Amino acid sequence: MDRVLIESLEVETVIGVYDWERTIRQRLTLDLELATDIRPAAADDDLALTLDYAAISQRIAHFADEHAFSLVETFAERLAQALLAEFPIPWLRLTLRKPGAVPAAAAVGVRIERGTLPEAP
Ligand SMILES: Nc1nc2c(c(=O)[nH]1)N=C([C@H](O)[C@@H](O)CO)CN2
Repeated sequence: MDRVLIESLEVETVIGVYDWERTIRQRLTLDLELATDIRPAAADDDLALTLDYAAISQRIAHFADEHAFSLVETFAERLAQALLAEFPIPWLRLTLRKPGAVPAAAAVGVRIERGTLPEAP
């Protein structure tokens, strides 16, 4: 199935298991693949018939603002559930990176897939 993409989206949030991490905001970067059939939107050239990547990006920034989780796992899981509930997304792949968490690594993080990928027509 087709995908709408959001790549290298940067957000700031309170996240981490250590005491010092509860007092600062840290940057997370997100890549998302959002399954959708883009043909209706392309046929009518109509944003209302597809997934609005700008609106979804704004929602993710707001989600980061309003939560303060310990684990990147919790952030990813809860965000995925929110997006599936609030937008007509049947399936998504979410990669969440926490740059700088492990100095010897470019980034650490998680990748999850949630929802049901529809059969190709
Ligand atoms: N699997 C995980 N491991 C670790 C996490 C995490 O969220 N998931 N978090 C930390 C600390 O918060 C770390 O990022 C601080 O440098 C350690 N391991």
